Amino acid sequence: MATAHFIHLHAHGVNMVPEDFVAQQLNAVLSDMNVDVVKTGMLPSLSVVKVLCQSLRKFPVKALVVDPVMISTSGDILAGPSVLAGFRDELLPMADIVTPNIKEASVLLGDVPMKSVSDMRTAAKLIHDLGPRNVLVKGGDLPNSPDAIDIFYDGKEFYQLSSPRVNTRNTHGTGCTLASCIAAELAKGSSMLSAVKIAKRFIESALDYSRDLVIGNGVQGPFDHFLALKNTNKSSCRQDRFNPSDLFLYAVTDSGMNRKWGRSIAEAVKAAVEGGATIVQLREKDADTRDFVDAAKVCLEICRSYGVPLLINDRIDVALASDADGVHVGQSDMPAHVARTLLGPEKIIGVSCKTPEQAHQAWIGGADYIGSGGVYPTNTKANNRTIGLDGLTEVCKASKLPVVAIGGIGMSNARAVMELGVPNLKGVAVVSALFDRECIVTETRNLHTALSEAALLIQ
Ligand SMILES: Cc1ncc(COP(=O)(O)OP(=O)(O)O)c(N)n1
Ligand SMILES: Cc1nc(C(=O)O)sc1CCOP(=O)(O)O
Repeated sequence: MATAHFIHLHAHGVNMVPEDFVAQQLNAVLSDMNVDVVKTGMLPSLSVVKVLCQSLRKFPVKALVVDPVMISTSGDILAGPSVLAGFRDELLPMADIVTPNIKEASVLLGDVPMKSVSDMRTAAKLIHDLGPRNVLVKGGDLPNSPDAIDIFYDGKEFYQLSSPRVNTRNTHGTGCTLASCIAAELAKGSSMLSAVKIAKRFIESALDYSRDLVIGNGVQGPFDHFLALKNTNKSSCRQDRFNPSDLFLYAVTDSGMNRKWGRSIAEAVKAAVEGGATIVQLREKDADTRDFVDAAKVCLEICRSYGVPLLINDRIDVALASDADGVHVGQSDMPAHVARTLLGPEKIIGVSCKTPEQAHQAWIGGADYIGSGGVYPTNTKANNRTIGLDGLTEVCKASKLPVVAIGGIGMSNARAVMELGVPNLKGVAVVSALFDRECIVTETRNLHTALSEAALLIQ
């Protein structure tokens, strides 16, 4: 399987070496190292900004994270007017996300006042008009605010992300770390909103963890980035909302099959998670709404006890009513961005995609993963177009989101799917090979073993 990388460009001394040397080094890294994500930090001159943009045009990456380092939290000016022009005219139009603090947002917009959350929203929209796909205006320095409020804008929706303000002097480098964390999460396959939320949560935990550290004599100190290695109190770090590796063995239920074998939905789900399913979807096409909500609540309890996410097929209302972990929607269901608005940033959203264009739209819409198929012909879904291993490969290569393969997959061919080893392919989703069988636990266990063996081969 391809390795995802991100590089962090933070170029204090770069203006002291010749431009063509910087270009040569950058091009070498971008062309040779299979870089998925680039994150920029301090860029000291306009010529470095131009060199970077040229390299990125020559060797495009999946995502560009721009931390427009111009003014530090302590108020120090870190970049001059020519760099500002370079950011505005060249770098921002290429960026997938830009992460200014309120002082940087103000400077980018010609010194507009930034005194309130409403000013931050206006600034996020205006910066979005400069060309980046997403904007995160960081409000850590907003006066008179008890919380650290950031505004995320994706060109359609605003998300107000709040965390408790941590009272500490150890805030040096928080902006830089936040953008790096976003880049790392994107490289791991998260959607943009999910990456931002995970990064913000990391900063909150790291600041809290190192609030009382005393290092150096400056006004500010650094915070401790290694809390994940040192912190043994797991309960103080909340669980990530969605982990792409959950897609490894995705069990999708079918009411007809359960009826045929005389099982309740809950019995089928319990057997699947016992056998090792890593995520479950309730695909109950003919259930009454009330029965569906009741069954979802019972299944949610079972899944939670195994730490496995539970998603609902198509029905946003059922997901909301049962507080399930998310939904899976198809191309003719509720659009992903509407589902996201209805469900909020915490829930998982999967979208069925047969083409790279659909995969791109799913990403823009704020989805977390893509279900792609039919990989093989299936009897479970009528009139389903088969895209084959080639179609799956095409979607996976183009996708910025993790992908799970679906359609006609079972013991006879699951290895072949996993062994494709294409980027972003995280697992297989299965209906009949688990639920149209006598013993769901055994079938799930066997499939899990087969997938694990295949995954070992491609590591
Ligand atoms: C994981 C996963 N991938 C694809 C689908 C298909 O969803 P959809 O296109 O909405 O079709 P129906 O399932 O509604 O028939 C899925 N359910 N799960
Ligand atoms: C629900 C579904 N969606 C598909 C798609 O191609 O998007 S194929 C499919 C049915 C998968 O069932 P089985 O594992 O029994 O083949």
